Amino acid sequence: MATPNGVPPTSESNRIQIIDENKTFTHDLNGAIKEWGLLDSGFNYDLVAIFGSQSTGKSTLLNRLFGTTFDVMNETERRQTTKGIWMCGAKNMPLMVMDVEGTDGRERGEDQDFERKSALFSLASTEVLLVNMWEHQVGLYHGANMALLKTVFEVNLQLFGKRDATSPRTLLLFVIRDHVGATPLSNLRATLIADLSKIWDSIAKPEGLDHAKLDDYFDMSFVALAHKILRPDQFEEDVLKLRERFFDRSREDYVFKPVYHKRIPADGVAHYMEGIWEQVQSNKDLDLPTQQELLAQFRCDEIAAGALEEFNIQARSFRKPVEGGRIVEELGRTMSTWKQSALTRFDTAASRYHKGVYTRKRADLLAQLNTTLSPLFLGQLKNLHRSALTTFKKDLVDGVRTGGDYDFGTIVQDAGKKAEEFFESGAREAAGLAPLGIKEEEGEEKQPIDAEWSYTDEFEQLKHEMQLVADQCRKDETKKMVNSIEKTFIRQIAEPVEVALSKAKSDMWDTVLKAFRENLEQCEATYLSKAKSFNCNDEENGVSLYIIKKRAWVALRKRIDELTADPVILTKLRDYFEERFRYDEKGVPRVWKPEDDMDGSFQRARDKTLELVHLYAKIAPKDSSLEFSLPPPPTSLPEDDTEYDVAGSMVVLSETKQMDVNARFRRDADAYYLEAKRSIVSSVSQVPGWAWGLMLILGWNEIMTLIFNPLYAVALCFACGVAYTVIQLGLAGPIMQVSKTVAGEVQRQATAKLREQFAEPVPAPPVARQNSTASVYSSEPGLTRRSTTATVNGYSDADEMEMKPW
Ligand SMILES: Nc1nc2c(ncn2[C@@H]2O[C@H](COP(=O)(O)OP(=O)(O)OP(=O)(O)O)[C@@H](O)[C@H]2O)c(=O)[nH]1
Repeated sequence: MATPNGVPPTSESNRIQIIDENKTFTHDLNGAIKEWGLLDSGFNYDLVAIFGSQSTGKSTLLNRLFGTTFDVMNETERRQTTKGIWMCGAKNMPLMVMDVEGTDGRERGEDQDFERKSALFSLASTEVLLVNMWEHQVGLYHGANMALLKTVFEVNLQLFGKRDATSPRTLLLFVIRDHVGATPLSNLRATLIADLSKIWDSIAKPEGLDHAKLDDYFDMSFVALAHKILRPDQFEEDVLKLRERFFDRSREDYVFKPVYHKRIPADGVAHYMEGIWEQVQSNKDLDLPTQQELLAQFRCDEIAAGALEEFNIQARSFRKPVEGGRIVEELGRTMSTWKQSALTRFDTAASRYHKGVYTRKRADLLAQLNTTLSPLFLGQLKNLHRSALTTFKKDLVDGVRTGGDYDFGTIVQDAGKKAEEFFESGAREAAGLAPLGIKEEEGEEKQPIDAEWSYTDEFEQLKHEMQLVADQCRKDETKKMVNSIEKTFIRQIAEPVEVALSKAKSDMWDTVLKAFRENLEQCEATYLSKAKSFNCNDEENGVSLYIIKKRAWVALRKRIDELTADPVILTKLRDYFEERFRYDEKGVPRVWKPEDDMDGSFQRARDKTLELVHLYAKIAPKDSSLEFSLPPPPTSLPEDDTEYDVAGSMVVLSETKQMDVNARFRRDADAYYLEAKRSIVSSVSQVPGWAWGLMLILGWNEIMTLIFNPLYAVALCFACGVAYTVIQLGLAGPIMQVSKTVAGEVQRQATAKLREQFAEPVPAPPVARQNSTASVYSSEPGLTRRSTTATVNGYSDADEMEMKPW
C-alpha cells in the first residue's frame, strides 16, 4: 500500500532521542531518517511535534495516531517518561514525529529555559504543533498551557516576524483530552481562542509588528478526544478519526497543507535541526533564512562531493589509456554521460535547497567536472593529432612508393583531407559536438561538454605540421626526381660524347656540347612537367634546375675525363698517327721503299697528331653560343650542392698533362718510325749479282755433274717436283715449322745427354731451416732456384735465379 505522498510505507521504526536531558543534539538523526526510509524523500515528508503538560498522554496519542514507539508512562508510577526531545518515523506514513518533553515537568521545576528552546526548535522545523491539554485545563489562563502558548507566540514572532506571502505558517492543533462532553467542543474552542487572543495581545511585539495578528502566523484547529479510561471505545474511535486528518489528503481538514512545510529537504533535516539547536542553545538570534542558507551550503557541498566522488572514479578509469596515447572510442559521449549523471545527481538533491546557494554550488561543481574532464579532452586531442599525422605521413609514403606516374599534389591533398577529417571528427566527438556534416536539427543542437573547450589550436598545429611533412616529402621526392633525371642524363650522354670524341675533328666540342644541350633541355622539360604536380614554387624550381644543370655538366665532364684518360688518349693518338703514317690516302697499308719520303710522312703524321692534344686539351666549341655557363647559384641552394668552377672545368688536359702525353706519344711514334725503317732495310738486303756470277763459275763442275748424272738428275727433278707441290699447297711454312721444332728437340735432347755425362756432382742441399726458410730446387738439371729471403710465412721478397755451370 502506498502512502498519501507516494512514499513506500515504513515498517515499525525505532525512536531516537534527538536532544537529551543535557540538551545535547544527537549525531544519529540522519541514520535514523534513513532507517525510516525518508532520507531520499526530498520534500515529500511531513514533520509534526507535540507539546503539552507532562503525563497528559502525549506519547500514548502519538503511538496510536502514527504507530510510533514512544515510551508511555506506567500508570502506576506516574512519573515523567519523556525527557528532552524524541523523534520517530510514523508507520506507513512519510512522517517524522517529535515528542517533546512535557512542560511544567516536575523534575525540571520552574526551568522555563528548555520549554522556550524546544518551542523555538519545533516551530523552526515542524508543520503542525499538536498542543495536548486536558479538558479541565481549558480556560485556566494561568495554567501551564497558557504559559507554553505565550512562549510559542513569542518565539514565532522572533522567527517569522517579518513575513511575506511565501513565509511558512504553522498549524496549532489543540487536542483536548478526556473530553467528557458536558461542554461542547465549540465552546471550548471559543474559550481557547479568546484566551489565545489575550495572550497574543499581551506579548511584546517587535518594532513594526504592532498590528500583527495571530491569524497571520498560525492556523488553529481544535479536536476533542473521549476519556481513554472511562470511554475507551470512543477514545479509539476519536483517535482513528483524527488519524484520518493526517492521512487522507482529500479531506478538507487535512492537516499537512503545503503552506505549513518548512521546505527543508529530508536529507537536510538532521543538519538543519542540529544547526537550529546550536543557535538556540547558544542563545543567538535564530535567523532561519541564514540557517537555511548555511544548510544549503553544507548539503550542496555534501551532495556535490558525493557526485564528484563517483564521477572521479569514472574519469580515472580513462586517464591511463588517454595518457598512454590511446584514442578512446566515444570518449565525448562517455564524458557527457558521466557529467550528466553527476549533475543529475546533484540537481536532484541540491535543487531543493536555497536557490542562490544551489545555483552557485552547481556552477562550482560544473567547473570541477570540466576541470577533471579537460585533461582527457586535451589528451584525446593530442592522440588524435599524433595519429592523424602518422596516417598522413604513411599515406604520403605509400602514395609515392606506388611508383608510376603519380600526381604528388593529389596525393598530398587526399592524404591531408583524410587526416583532417579524422582529426576533426574525433575532436568534435571528444568535445561533445555533433559529428561533421550532420546538420543539427533546430532545437536539438548538441551542447558541447564545455563551451570553453576548443580544438582549433590543435587543429591548426596539425595542419601546420602536415604542411611541414608535405614540404619535406616534396623536397625528398624532388631530390629523387633530380637524381633520376641525372642518371637518365648520364646514360643518354655517354654514347654521343664517345662518338664525338672518337672522331677528333675540329668541331668535336660543338658536337659534344650540342648533344649536351639537347639532353639537358630534355631533362629540364621532364623536371618541369613533374614539378607541376609537386606544387613546387618558383624558388624550389630554380634550385632544382640549377642542380640538374650543374650535375649534368659534372656528368659530362666525368664522361670526358673517362674518354681522355691517359691510355685512351694515347690509343687515340696512336690510331690517328697510324692512320696517317702507315696507310696511304686510300687506306691501303704502305710498303716503304727507299725512294719514298718516309721522314717527311713521319713528321707530317706526327705533327698532325700532336695537334690533337691541343684539341682535346680544352672544351672549346667553334660556335661560342654553345659554350656552357652556370647561372649564379640560388640563395636557398642546399649546402651539399656547393658552387662549381665551370671555367676551370673547361680544361680537360692540363699543361703538364699535355707535355706528358706528347712525350709518351713521341716515344710511340719514334718506335713506329724505326720499325718502318727496318722494313726498308730488310727489303733491300739481297745477294748482289756479282756473287751469283762467281758462284756459277766456281760451281760449274758440280752443276754439270748434277745435270748429267742420271741419278742426281732424277733426284733433283724429284726434289723440284716436291718443292713445287709443297709451295703450291702452301705447306712450306708448316713444314719449316715442324722441321724447326724437330731440330730444336733433337738439340735439347742431345744437350741433356751431354750434361748428364759431363756434369759435376751436385752438392747436397742445405738443411732446411725450421719453417722459416723454404728452398725450391728446380727439377731441371743444371738450374737451381734458391730463395734467399724467404720469410716465416712463406713469402719471398726477392728470388734469385742461379745458373749452375756444366
Ligand atoms: N485519563 C487519561 N489517561 C491517559 C490518556 N492517555 C494516556 N493516559 C495515561 O496517562 C499516563 C501518561 O501517559 P503518557 O502517554 O506517558 O503521557 P506523556 O504525556 O507522554 O508523559 P510524559 O512523556 O512523561 O510527559 C499513562 O499512564 C497513560 O495510560 C487519556 O486520554 N486519558
